Order: sequence, then structure tokens, then C-alpha cells
Amino acid sequence: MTTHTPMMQQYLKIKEEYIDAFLFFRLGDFYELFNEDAVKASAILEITLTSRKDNIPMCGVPHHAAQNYIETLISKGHKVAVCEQVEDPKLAKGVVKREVVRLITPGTIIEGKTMHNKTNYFIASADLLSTNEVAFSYLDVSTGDGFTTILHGDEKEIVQELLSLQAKELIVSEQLYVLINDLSALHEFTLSIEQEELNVEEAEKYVENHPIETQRTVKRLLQYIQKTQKRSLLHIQPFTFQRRDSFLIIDYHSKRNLELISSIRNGDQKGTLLWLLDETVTAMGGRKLKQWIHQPLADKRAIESRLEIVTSFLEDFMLREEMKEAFKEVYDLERLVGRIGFGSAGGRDLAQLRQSLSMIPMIKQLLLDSNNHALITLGRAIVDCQDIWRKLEIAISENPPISVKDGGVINNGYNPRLDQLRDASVNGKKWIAELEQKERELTGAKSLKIGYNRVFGYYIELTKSNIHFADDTRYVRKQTLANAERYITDELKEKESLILSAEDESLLLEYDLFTQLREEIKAYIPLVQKLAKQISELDVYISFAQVSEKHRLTKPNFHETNAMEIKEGRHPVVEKMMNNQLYVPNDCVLTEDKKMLLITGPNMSGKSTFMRQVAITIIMAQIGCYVPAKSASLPIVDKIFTRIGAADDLAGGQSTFMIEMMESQHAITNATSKSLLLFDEIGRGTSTYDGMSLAQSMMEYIHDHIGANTLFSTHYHELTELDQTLSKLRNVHVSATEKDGKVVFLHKLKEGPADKSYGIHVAELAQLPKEIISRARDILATFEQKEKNDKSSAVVQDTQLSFFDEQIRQPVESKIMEDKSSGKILTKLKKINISGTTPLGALQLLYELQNELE
Ligand SMILES: Nc1ncnc2c1ncn2[C@@H]1O[C@H](COP(=O)(O)OP(=O)(O)OP(=O)(O)O)[C@@H](O)[C@H]1O
Repeated sequence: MTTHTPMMQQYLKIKEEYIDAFLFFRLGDFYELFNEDAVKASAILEITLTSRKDNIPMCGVPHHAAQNYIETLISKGHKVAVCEQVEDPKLAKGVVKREVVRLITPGTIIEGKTMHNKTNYFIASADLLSTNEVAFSYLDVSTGDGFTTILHGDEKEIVQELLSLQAKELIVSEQLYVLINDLSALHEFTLSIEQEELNVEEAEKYVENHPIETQRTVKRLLQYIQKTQKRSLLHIQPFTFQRRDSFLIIDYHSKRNLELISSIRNGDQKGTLLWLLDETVTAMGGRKLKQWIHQPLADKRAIESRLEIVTSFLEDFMLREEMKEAFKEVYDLERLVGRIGFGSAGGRDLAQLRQSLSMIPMIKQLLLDSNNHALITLGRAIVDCQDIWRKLEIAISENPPISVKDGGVINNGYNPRLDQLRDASVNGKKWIAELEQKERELTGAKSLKIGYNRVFGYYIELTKSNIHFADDTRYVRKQTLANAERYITDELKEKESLILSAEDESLLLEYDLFTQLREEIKAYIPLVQKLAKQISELDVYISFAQVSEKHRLTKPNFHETNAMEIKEGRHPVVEKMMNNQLYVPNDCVLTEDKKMLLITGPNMSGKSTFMRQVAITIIMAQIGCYVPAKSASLPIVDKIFTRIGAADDLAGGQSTFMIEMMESQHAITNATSKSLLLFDEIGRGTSTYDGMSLAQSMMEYIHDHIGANTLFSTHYHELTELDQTLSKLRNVHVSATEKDGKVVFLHKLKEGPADKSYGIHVAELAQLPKEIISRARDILATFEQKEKNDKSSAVVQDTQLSFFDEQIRQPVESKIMEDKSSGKILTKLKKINISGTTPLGALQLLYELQNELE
């Protein structure tokens, strides 16, 4: 250490405390990075890497352009510690004092170009409570919106929840850090440790009435934010405790599979439920919609009350149009008050707040005049915050400049002293003009000018050819240019000091008045936050009404049983993507007696689409939106599990089949009779008999032990015979016909099992070489012939057999499933009462069994 220069020693000391962050070290007009930081940052930011005389690698960015570089690092999941000079370099003895003034992390950003308006940026914290319970809290620092809950599961559940929320950062204890860090999944969030000092000031006020377990996580979060941001947490609202059972629970994989918020293929919003539903006008409304899709409700009354409001808006086109017009003038109130709370709001922020608040009385009045009970109630609840508006209207100028320090933020007439100073500086300019005129007359130099520059202040300028006019008794030469001389006089300097001091003083006063006002407004933050919530919800309701009208959606009805009757249902997203092609509607009827559908049909016929549309319908209904169907009578579903489609977790190092089994396990262990299960082609990732046995045994288990509404699709036509043993199972198929040797998909769901596989036709449509197609036809014909010869069913009717002992099965694996006599032997074996059989009886049995084989 001692071999380093004093400045480098200072750097290394500070860096020690911020090992996991890029340290932006202020040196004059630059932020410099050294050592490892410099090497890594220069690569990420594409800036030149140099080295100091002592060979220490370094790179730097100009301080006025630092924001962009910092944002780039943050958006890639890094942290940046901003280290400033905290004393005037001119007054410093030795090395200038420096301190980290803020640690910027992916979960604590409050503004910047990379931030999306309609996205929440969550930072979360979690504690393991027991083997299957987790305390979880999360917060958007930019809006101050925070939530806590208890999750069921272990550290894996934490990761899933973070991915669901697209949270940016997780703050945990050291023990949990190790566990989460060990999970091999590619983290899309930054992981940080916060030791549990938990002495956050007034923490209790954020977590009143929360379970004690979740309080710790909130305190840890607040402590981390206080430490990193080193400023006020004033705008952070009390956290909302969410009971899990008040929401429809959908796990991360299912959310992904159903493409609720982002598409599987490229993570885009296009082609998702959000894309369909988002007609919101305000940023706050956009974020609220995402939250609602993320957490549909499971409370009938709450859902129905949302639906009632949507209906009211649906019935009043004019009101909707007027409200939308008004919303266009409303800025992001949540983030505006966030910046006010943080103390970083500028003049333009306050002007935007004023502009937004000016619209509120009109919005309120529109609702009050609506002649609709539900809307009038909403209107009455709006606190219009007009006293804040008045304060801003009086104080803040029409178009304030970007920087508060440039002046022009405060209105004339707001403060008498400011008016006086402004007068002096305006009048000062008049004095100068008068003085210029006077000097021209006194000296006789017609081209005499009075000018101003930062170095010399005001001066009198005479061109070279006119310098003989200079009055030597009063003029003091100040500067010589190529073709002019500049002078000052006592009178000029006197005026100058009057003007400049008035200007300086007025800027200082203006800044003071501005910060005072900003402080004053802090007291109103909770009120504006409440208003923001009301506006955001109104925006979502109107968006639902818009979408319902545009896409011919219907109001769903709910009842207390588990029956589900969707008539002429559609997949609204697929339909929207199809442009003008006709989407074929289908019914989905599940009753207490028939609550499982086994769906067969050719590839590409629409099996997955049908299953997804049922799930999407339930989700839309439970967020309080209308649904894509002619009519829908629905249960309140508690959880949705899907095992659908894409092998999307290859990066996680799991085989497709393993993931399929893990997801099935998750669904089967967590589902209840009120859940909806979607199993698309279970077992297709392994050999036919393995897969078929697994599919069958899962269906039996769900049928006998869970009793959930279940849609099962399969290519194993053999499974369709299960309706004979599983009373609640109904066979349906998606129809297709053949025309001129080509398959034509009708996409229509019909009763009963499909009768033929169209796989080869699909292969033909995909333009596989003709030879392959014709060879496949030959092979198929052979198989079909073989099947005809063999009358026995491949499906094992006796459930025990699907778990048949490996050792017996292996040598005759394929035969055993097909061989009728083996089936009989197995049935006999199963029926043996071993404890009631004598040794002789056993011998006799063996003899009989052997005979069966012959
Ligand atoms: N009801 C419908 N009306 C019109 N087009 C539909 C309908 N259902 C599905 N389609 C179209 O058919 C395509 C294939 O549907 P889907 O992927 O659901 O078939 P699948 O039977 O599950 O196929 P596979 O067995 O190969 O997975 C969809 O992309 C969609 O364009």
C-alpha cells in the first residue's frame, strides 16, 4: 500500500468497501476506474484502456456523460459506486477528501433512459422460514410500491418468484446467498448480501399488521436502500401484505408457457396476453395492468366488483373517450413523487406534477356525472389534490429549464425579494445600454460598444481606428485584441457589480425557494400516491372495456361449484395474430361428473391452442376482464398448472424429459380440486411404453386423488380407452379431414377420440423429401396390419401393471405389453393371496401359469 501514491492509497481504501461494484472515482472533470474495474469496464463500455505511470490499468469517462455509462453497466446487472470529491480542491490540504455518495444497483435505480415507463423495477428480499415456507418482500424504489407475502416452497421458489416478477435484485442473508448462488439457473437478477443489523429507523410503520416473519425481509430491504442511496426514503409507502390464497397462483413456468407477459421465443411483448390487453394510456396504468396479469384474483367478490366497473365503462363510449383524453395529460405521478421524495425532482418535474393535477377535477367530475353508481363511487373517492396544484401554479413558471440552478423556475410575483433582484438585473441591462449611448456621445466614437465576457466582465470596446477617442482620464485599458482595445471605467464596474450580484443572488434565492417548495410538497406524497393508484386502476378498467369491445369479449359468470362451461371460446391472442383469418371457436364443458378431457388429434390441429385458450380465459376472467367466448360460466380457480410445449430450459442443463417430469411433479403435489391442470403430450420425451405408462398413471392419480379440472392431450391413441375405467374422463378430438391426399385442419373440437394419426401428412406439408414420406407410408401400413392381427389392447387396464417390476419386464419388454396371455398371467399373479397359500398350492399355481404360456 505504502508504495502507492497518496491518491491511489485513498482509492484502494475506498474500493475495499465496494468490492462487488465498479468504483467511479472522481478526479476533476472525470470519473476514473482502476485495476480490474478498468479492465472490465473498458470492455463493457467500449472505452479506451490505458495505464498510469505506475502501470496500474485505468480508464475514464467525462463526468457530464457519466450517466449513460452508469446506466449501461446497471442494465447489465452490475453495481456502480459513485465516489465524489467532498471538499473544494482549492481548500484541501493534501489529497482531496472523497466519499462514495451513492451506490447505484439494478434494483435501486429511480430514473434513466434504460427504464421502461410501463415496467416496475423490483428489488426483493427473502428468508427461508421452514422447509416449505419463505418470507418474501419486494419493492419498486422508483414508485415506492412495496409488497410482502409468504411463499410455499424453498429457495427454488424464491428464484421462480423473482423470474416471474422480473425482479432486478435480491437481498439476502449470507446463508441464503450461498443456497441461491448455488442454483445453477442463469440468474437474471443481481444477488447481494445484507447483514442483519435491522435497525432501520421507524421500520415498524412500513409493516404494521404484517406477520413477524415478513417484517424482517422488509427491514433488510429498507436497510439496504438506506445504506446504498444515502438519502430519504420518504416516498416509500407502507408495504401491502398479500395473502397467497387471495390470488390465482400460476407458477413461473406456466406464466412463461402461457405467454402472459413475454413471449417464449424472443421475450418480446408481442403475442402475449399483455400485448392484447394493454390499451392503457398512462405509465402507471401500464404497470398496474402488468401487476394484475401477474396476480389474478381468487376472490369472487373482488373479481365481480372489477367486472362491474368494466361493464360500466363498456356501456359509456363517450365517457371512455373523454377519460382517455384526460389521461393523456397525466404524467407518471408515482415516479414524480418518487423523485420529490428522493430530493432529485427538478423544475420540469414539478411542472409535470402541476399539469397532471390540473386534470384531476375534470376526471373526478366525469365520473360523478356518469349516472352510474359504481363510477360515481369511484369519483367520490378521488381526492383531487388541488391545494398542491395551487401552490405549484403560483410558484412554478410555465416552462422551467432543465436545471434548477439556471433560474427561471420560479414565477414572478411569488416572492417580493426575488422580484426586486430580477428587476435589478433586467434594469441593469437597460443601464448598460444607456451608458453605452452616453459614452458614444462623450467620446464621439460612434462605433463604441459595451460588451461582456466571463473573464473581464463588462468592458468598453473601441476598434483600432477609433482608439484615439478613448478618454484617458477615465478609461483604463484592460485587453488588446488584433483590431480592438477594451477598457473599463469606474462607473461601468459599479454598474457591473450591481447587476452581477443581483443575478447571483436571484439564482441562489430561486434555488432556495424551489427546494423549500419541494420540501413542502413532500408532506403530500401519500395523497398523490393514493391518487396515482386510483388513476392507474381507472386506466386499466378503461383498457379492459376497450379491448372487450374491440375483440367481442363476454362478461363471465361465476358460481360456487367447479363446473366450467365456456361456449364458443377463442384464443384471443392467436386470433389477433391471425389478422383476418377465421379463428374456429370451441366449447369447453367440464362438469363434476366429467372433469377431465383427453384430447387427441393430428399434429397442428390445435390441441395446445385449445388448452391454452381455456387457461387464458380463466386468467382474463380472474383479473376482472371480459373473456373471449360467446358465454362463460366459470368456477373460481385457485391454481393453474401447465405442462405445455417448448423445451425452454436447456440452458439450465436439464433434459427436456426431466423438466417435464419435474413440472408434472410440481403440479401433482400442489394441485387441489379447485385447480386447473393442462398436460400437453405428457410422456412424449421418452420411449413409447414408458411415456404411455406415465401418462396413464398420472391421469389415474389426478382422477382418483386430486379431482382437478384437467385437460390432457396425447398422441397415444391407446389412452383413449381409459374412459372405460376413469368415469370422469371424456374423450374429445380436434378434427381434420383429408382432401386429395392432403390434410385439412378444421380446428374443431368434437366428441370421442380421433380415429387416425395425420403425422405423415403434416410431415408432407413440411416438405420432407418425397422418398421419406412414401417410405413412412409403407412402414405405417405394415404397423397397421400388425395391429389388426393383434386384437389385444396396448393400454393396461389394471393400474397396478403400469408399475410392473422392471426385472420381469425387461427381457420381453415389448412382448409383454402386447401379449394377451402375459396379461392374464399378471392378473392371476396379482390376485394370489400369498399368506393364504400352502407350499403345495403355490406349486400348483406355478404349474397353471406355465401352462398359460404354452
Ligand atoms: N381454433 C383454431 N382456429 C384457427 N386456427 C387454429 C385454431 N387452433 C389452432 N389453430 C392454428 O393451428 C396451429 C397449430 O395449433 P397447435 O399448436 O395448437 O396444434 P397442436 O395440435 O397442439 O399441434 P402439435 O400436436 O404438433 O403440438 C396454430 O398455430 C394456429 O395457427
